[in-house]
Amino acid sequence: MKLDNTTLLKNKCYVDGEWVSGHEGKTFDVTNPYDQSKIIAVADFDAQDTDKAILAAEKAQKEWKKTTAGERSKILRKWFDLMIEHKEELGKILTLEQGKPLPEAIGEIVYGASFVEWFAEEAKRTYGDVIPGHQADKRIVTIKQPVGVVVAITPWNFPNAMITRKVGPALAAGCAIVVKPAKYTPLSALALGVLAEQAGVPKGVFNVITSSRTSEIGKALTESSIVRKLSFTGSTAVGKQLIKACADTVKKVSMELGGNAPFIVFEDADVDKAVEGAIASKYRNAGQTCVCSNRFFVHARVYDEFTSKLKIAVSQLKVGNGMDEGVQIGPLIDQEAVNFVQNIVNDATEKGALIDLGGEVSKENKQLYMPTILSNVQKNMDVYTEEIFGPVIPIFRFETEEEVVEMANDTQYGLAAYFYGRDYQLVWRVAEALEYGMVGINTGMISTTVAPFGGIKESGFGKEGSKYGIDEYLEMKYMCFG
Ligand SMILES: NC(=O)C1=CN([C@@H]2O[C@H](COP(=O)(O)OP(=O)(O)OC[C@H]3O[C@@H](n4cnc5c(N)ncnc54)[C@H](OP(=O)(O)O)[C@@H]3O)[C@@H](O)[C@H]2O)C=CC1
Ligand SMILES: O=C(O)CCCC(=O)O
Repeated sequence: MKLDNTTLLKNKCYVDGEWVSGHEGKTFDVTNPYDQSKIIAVADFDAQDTDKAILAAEKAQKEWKKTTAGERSKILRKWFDLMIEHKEELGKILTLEQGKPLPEAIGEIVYGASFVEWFAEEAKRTYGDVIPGHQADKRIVTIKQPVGVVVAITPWNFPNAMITRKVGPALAAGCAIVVKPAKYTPLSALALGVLAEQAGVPKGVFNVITSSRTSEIGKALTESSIVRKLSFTGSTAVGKQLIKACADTVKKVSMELGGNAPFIVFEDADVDKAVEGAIASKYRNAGQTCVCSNRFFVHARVYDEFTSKLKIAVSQLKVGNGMDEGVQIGPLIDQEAVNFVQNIVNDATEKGALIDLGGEVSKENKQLYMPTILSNVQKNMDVYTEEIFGPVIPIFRFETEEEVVEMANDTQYGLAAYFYGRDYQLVWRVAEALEYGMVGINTGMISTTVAPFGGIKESGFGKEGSKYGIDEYLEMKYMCFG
């Protein structure tokens, strides 16, 4: 599948308002995960090129922070309009490099753009306080100021939205930013650069650097004393390394890391709705999201009804090339991801789990993993502890509320959790008892611009979206007037 003539497909980095190659002129290939065909080769930056991008951001930030919130808001609003105007083209680029079905990719563009629109408004509401003084001759005032130069390191599973929900609030707050997208999906990030330019984002305020030299770039970004803030979305393992790397320069840090979401179906749940929610929360992006349900706990009384209805629904999902009409589940990102999912399934079956559906790679394409349901699943299996990041539903049977809450919380992660039930006292008890940053109650879809997205425990810290998201890019200053 080829892209139509589009001005949004770029192969150079966007630095200081210019499209540039690295000083060595090296490139790396971006490929389609469905068939490994090459889409284009993009610039392969090194540390020296990265330092230039940081300096450009530093220079630009000095002027950007002086603009009024209204001025920044107008530019962001223009950027949002352009994203929506180009959502089909942006969606195609996203599907080609990432694999998710085209309607889902276009949905991501709309979701991603919504952060830019939201923070265009929030820019105007970064209020401070006037605090009654502690002495008769003192007056106390707080103001909020941009944190400075920001770096965003983003993953391949949401090549657009994970960028916009960092860049939107950063720019709104008056910060300049350097974005380092995942090496698998740099094209969606570069396309945002084209539209930023058209929207009038000043040179150097938004920079995109692409590279296959991950740790070299990571080092340059985290060691720089110019960079005052790092916002990261990705795995917990890498997040921990980045937190350590930012310690020497004491950067402000936000971490949106892995999850191990429980999905609980209580005995009084609306089972049809729970099946619908299970599909929505599990199969978005073929199971490759950090908020995807990972472990399914079903009360013994509704176990048979839930599993049989779920099996019918899952067996109807269409797997294939994300560019083809009607496809609901695209390829996994790479061969390693397919092997990882297969190993998790093998571990479960070797320990006694039963495959109710799927459990194998598609016969047509080695990147497609068939939607899978595992039953008779136990706590000693990897599916209980590991973030699967693939289309596998492992189902545990439970008897009591106490037992299921304990199992749900029995993980180092604390990002998203879901449950279905009707008794309002149980609903409140369980919602409060779950040790997670986000809880979906009788819904499998919790992601929205207006709510604070973020985890606790080893799923990270900091909130994205909502009225709180902009605070991650602001410092509060207290002024005491004598
Ligand atoms: N919470 C979430 O949203 C996500 C969780 N994951 C989890 O992580 C697993 C692995 O996925 P993966 O994409 O490799 O996630 P990573 O955490 O490895 O990658 C996320 C981003 O961090 C970058 N990165 C990786 N290592 C370093 C480093 N040492 N210094 C600086 N930047 C670095 C990557 O760059 P590059 O692309 O160049 O490697 C990418 O831009 C998944 O299977 C899943 O379990 C993955 C993605 C998102
Ligand atoms: O997987 C992620 O990286 C975040 C999920 C995207 C969202 O729901 O906002």
